[in-house]
Amino acid sequence: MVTDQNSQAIVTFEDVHLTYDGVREVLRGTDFTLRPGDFRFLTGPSGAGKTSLLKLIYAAHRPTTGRVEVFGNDLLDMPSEEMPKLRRRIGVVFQEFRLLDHLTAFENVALPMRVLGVNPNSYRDDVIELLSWVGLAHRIDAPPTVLSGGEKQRVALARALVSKPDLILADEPTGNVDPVMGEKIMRLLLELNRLGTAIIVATHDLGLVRGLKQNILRLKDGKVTLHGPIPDETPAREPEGAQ
Ligand SMILES: Nc1ncnc2c1ncn2[C@@H]1O[C@H](COP(=O)(O)OP(=O)(O)OP(=O)(O)O)[C@@H](O)[C@H]1O
Repeated sequence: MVTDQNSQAIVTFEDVHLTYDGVREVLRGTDFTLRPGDFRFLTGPSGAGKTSLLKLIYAAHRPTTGRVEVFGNDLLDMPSEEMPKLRRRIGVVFQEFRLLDHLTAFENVALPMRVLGVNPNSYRDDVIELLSWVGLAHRIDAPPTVLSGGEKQRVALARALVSKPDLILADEPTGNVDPVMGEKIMRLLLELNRLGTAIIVATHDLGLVRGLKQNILRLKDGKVTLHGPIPDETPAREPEGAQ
């Protein structure tokens, strides 16, 4: 295990508990800190609570008890009308993608900029470049309804990146794409991180984690521990339900 020692956190979890429906205890005293420029894989078996933890950071859920601080805001004290402002600083790729079916791929990717009220002329090229980068130049005018799961995932990724957020939360961002595209997506995320964006990538695919030499937040029994990069000889996938 390694320790976090920089100053000024982007995300702080202090003794965070999350229980669904009063019975399903997913987080049981989770503590960790994310600093500017950090890249972390979030690993743990299926059902460990990785998505739940990302949703807490995005303020899509509130903790049952404990402190979640994002960009210096304690989410328990934060009025809900201020949440959108906080969320605009975060790019998210959740498993359900949340694309709008009545918009084209281009319009979905452009949406965060439109919401910010930015002049379309200033981001049109960025949107096209991002969609080209994720291999969707030919699908720019297609609505999500006619896209494959992997294509939707790549639109969601482009949308998460377009506003150059301070923090990116990616939940299994390579889960629906082939290994070549998966590697390309990871290289893009690592490059963004190198330019200063803090990133958390949740995955239970250790094949993705291995070789990329990034620190790991391991979620186990509702608690998080920070670990150094996984050595190359580790098996590619965690066994289902492994602790
Ligand atoms: N909104 C919800 N209401 C009730 N239970 C939930 C809810 N969301 C998740 N859960 C439960 O909480 C547990 C953790 O789910 P979560 O999706 O956070 O795990 P995960 O580690 O991301 O899993 P996976 O790797 O399979 O995506 C699971 O048992 C799940 O069924």
